[in-house]
Amino acid sequence: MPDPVIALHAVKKNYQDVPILDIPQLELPKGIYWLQGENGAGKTTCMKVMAGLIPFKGEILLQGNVSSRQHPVQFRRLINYAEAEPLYPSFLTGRDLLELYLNTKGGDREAVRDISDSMGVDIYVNNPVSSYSSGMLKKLSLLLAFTGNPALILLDEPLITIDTRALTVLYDLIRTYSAKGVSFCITSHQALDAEELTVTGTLKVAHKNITLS
Ligand SMILES: Nc1ncnc2c1ncn2[C@@H]1O[C@H](COP(=O)(O)OP(=O)(O)OP(=O)(O)O)[C@@H](O)[C@H]1O
Repeated sequence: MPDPVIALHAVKKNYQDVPILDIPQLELPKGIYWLQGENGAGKTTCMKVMAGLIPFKGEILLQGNVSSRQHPVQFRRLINYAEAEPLYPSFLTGRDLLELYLNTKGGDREAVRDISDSMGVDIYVNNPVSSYSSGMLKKLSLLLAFTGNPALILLDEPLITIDTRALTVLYDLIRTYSAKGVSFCITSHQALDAEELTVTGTLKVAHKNITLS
């Protein structure tokens, strides 16, 4: 059996002394997963933990052998995360951020330019992010999530605030990248469009744990 794209072992996350996540074991084969749960269940926390952005107990392995503990740089190169409500330093332009991501994560510049064009980010990418609307910020964050050569892309509420053109582009991108072997974990309180996307499985966050069905 191929290695899971991500495997969580004895992962625990507290905020101060309040336990939020306690996941003994979770292994996900390659695929597209819809991460569900009530408000406050821990979906965003789980994504931040998976992305290695906040401290946690336990260990996460990507592609079988890239450890969150032992290979943090390689680990972060393999996983991209787009926040539900992205915030960036206001003095930076979208171009500054894009260059930063391309320089640190590498990957195909041409492909990123194409995504920028098709999403309509290219029109405002040279302006400071302080001038962006919430939808413009969201589209930039989604574009950044497709930079580099990730094995797993985490999209936190990607469907909110973006226009229908960007939504169509996003579904298309997820299908295309998935066909190339990239896995996705997507939170959304609204149903993912079954005609646009076939999900591999549903992940439910409840009682601090995550179950796959
Ligand atoms: N920085 C923080 N400090 C303390 N508690 C936090 C922090 N961030 C989140 N929490 C708490 O952790 C729990 C999980 O929050 P999280 O944002 O992960 O939930 P969620 O499932 O993404 O919710 P929603 O669907 O509302 O976005 C909540 O009880 C929240 O109050």
